[in-house]
Order: sequence, then C-alpha cells, then structure tokens
Amino acid sequence: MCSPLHRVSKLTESLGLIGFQVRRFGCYGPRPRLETLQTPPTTSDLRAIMAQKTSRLSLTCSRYLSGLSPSETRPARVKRVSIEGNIAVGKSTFARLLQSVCPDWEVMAEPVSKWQNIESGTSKKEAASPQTTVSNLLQMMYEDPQRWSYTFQTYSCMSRFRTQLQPPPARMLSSEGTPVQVYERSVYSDRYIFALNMFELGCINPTEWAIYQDWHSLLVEQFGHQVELEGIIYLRAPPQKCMERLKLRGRAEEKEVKLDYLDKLHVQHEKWLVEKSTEIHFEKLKQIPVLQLDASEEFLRDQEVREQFITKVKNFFNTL
Ligand SMILES: Nc1ncnc2c1ncn2[C@@H]1O[C@H](COP(=O)(O)OP(=O)(O)OP(=O)(O)O)[C@@H](O)[C@H]1O
Ligand SMILES: Nc1nc(=O)c2ncn([C@H]3C[C@H](O)[C@@H](CO)O3)c2[nH]1
Repeated sequence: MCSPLHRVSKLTESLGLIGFQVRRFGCYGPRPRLETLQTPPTTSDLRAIMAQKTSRLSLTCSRYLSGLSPSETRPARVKRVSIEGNIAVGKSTFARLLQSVCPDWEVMAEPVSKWQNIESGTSKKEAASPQTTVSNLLQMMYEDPQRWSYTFQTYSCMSRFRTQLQPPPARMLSSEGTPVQVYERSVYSDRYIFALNMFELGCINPTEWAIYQDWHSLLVEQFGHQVELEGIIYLRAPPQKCMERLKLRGRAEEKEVKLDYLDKLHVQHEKWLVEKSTEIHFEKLKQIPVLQLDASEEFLRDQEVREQFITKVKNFFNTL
C-alpha cells in the first residue's frame, strides 16, 4: 500500500513537465528599480531587484518553452468555457454538437481513454516493449474506490491541467468571430464535484483530502490566468435521466454505478453551480457566469430544441 507521502512525490514527479512551465503573474507589490533609487541600494533593495529580474526571466523562459510570444501567452480574445454535468447527462454529445456548429469553437474532450489505459513499463526504453502493462484506472476506481480514489483524482486532475494548458490553435487567434475553447469538465469540477464527493463518501481520507486540496490550490494559483475560465455551461437533468442514458451507453466500467451515486453527484453540482453554497477557494470562480440548460430535452432527435440550445450558447459566449 502506498503512503500518501509516496503518492504526492509520485504526483510531483509526474507533474515535472508542466511544473517546469509554472509561471507567476503580478504576485508581488511595487518593487524598487535600481535606476530610480535616490540613495545607494540597501541589501533588501538589491534582493528585491534580483527577485524581480529572476521572476521576469522565468516568465520569459516559460513563454519560450510553451512556444508563445508574450502577447500570445493568454490571448484575451479567446474565451474558455467548461461544460459541467452529471455522469452520462450528455456532455460529450452536446460538445460534438457545438463542434459541428462553429469553426471558432474548439472542443476538448475529457481524456477518459487515458484513464482506461495507463501504461507502465519498467523503464522508458521498455515502454513500448511486450513487458508494458496497461491498467484501467477508471475500472480500478469503480471496483475499489477506497483504495484508488485518491490516485484517480491525482491523475484525472493532472490530465485536466494538461488539457486546460493547451494553447488555442492558430486559426482561433486569427478568427474574426468569438473564438472559444470548450472543455468537457475542468480542474474545478475535479475538486468541487468528484474529489469532494469521494471525501464526503469516505473514499478519500482526511489526510488525502488535505493533500489534494493543497496541491490543487498551489497549481491553480501558480498557473493563474492560464487555467481560468470565463464561463460554465451546466447541463442539468434529473439523476434518473442520467441513469437511463448511462445504461443506454453501456460503458463496461460503469455497470455497478448506482442511482444513489448519481444523486450525490447531482447534489454537488446543484450546490456548486445553482445554490452557490460550495466553499470555493478562487475569487474569479466565485463570480463565474453559469448558463444552465435543461439536458433532459432530447435534442438529438429534436431540431428545434437543438437550435434553441445553440442560440442560448451563442448569446452566452457573446456576454463573456
Ligand atoms: N439530449 C440527449 N437526448 C437523448 N440522448 C442523449 C442526449 N444526450 C446524450 N444522450 C445519450 O446519452 C448517453 C450518454 O451521453 P454522453 O456520452 O454524451 O454523456 P457524458 O455526459 O459525456 O458522459 P460522461 O459523464 O461519462 O462523460 C449516450 O448514449 C448519448 O447518445
Ligand atoms: N471519481 C471520479 N473523479 C473524477 O474526477 C471523474 N471524472 C470523470 N469521472 C468518471 C465519470 C464517468 O464514469 C467517466 C467519464 O466521465 O469518468 C470521474 N470519476
């Protein structure tokens, strides 16, 4: 059994690549500039100037590493929106509809297949060799949530950070319309829906929950604007409807999912996005505009409903 400490160090290792790109945006107050000092600089002035220069240098390096020029680091015109909602409510289906409507909208799917296929070779060289084993973390989490929930949340959250850190494609930067990157779920639902729920169910223990929240806050604060969202689309439907769709879809790992679990996830969504009673730790997220859509409507078969949804989404994007 892995100790939490071991798991955190594994997480830090896995995050090595993105950790390299961590950047700070304006976290310090005004600092002295050498050329404007009236008196010879004190040791603390020099320290402050050095810190400022190091910070600028690391910002420039991180831009260089991510392949973006300073003005492109976070193109203000490109909006970022996540689609949130219960399991099988229809997020992927709705995301595909959005993708087909407007070339200015880029949809980023939830990386479920990555969670289903975790490759573990004994070394990098052997990763593609026959010794590579593949484990299905989604299945492991559903079969033994007490053992695997913390591990699952570290990996799901890491993959969501990766997705949200991807720069928009060039065509979006030159678009004349309202370019929008649309994510299927986000680093925020990872924490305020799933991880919180697993903690409340006792599948994540208090130590694991404290550690999860600590690194989650650290990463969100360090990545700053890069992982901020301008809006959320909440696909809302009764848990019973989600259960019907879950059965209809028939994903093997979900065969033991009970209505009670969907009820609990529904309540988490309502507390976060409707009642606003979930304790949120990021200022911008507390104020985020939410577009609620009644996902129990069968928009797949009904063109009129589809068109109404698209109009609502277009209007919503224009307000962000
Ligand atoms: N509006 C809808 N009307 C009728 N059926 C729908 C609708 N939306 C989705 N479905 C069906 O419900 C099932 C689940 O949909 P989908 O895979 O899009 O859910 P999801 O929210 O992305 O799931 P997950 O939470 O697992 O990522 C699919 O079989 C899909 O065809
Ligand atoms: N425990 C847990 N934490 C998450 O952050 C999370 N995100 C998605 N899922 C589950 C729901 C679907 O079965 C399937 C695809 O959405 O993965 C999660 N499960």
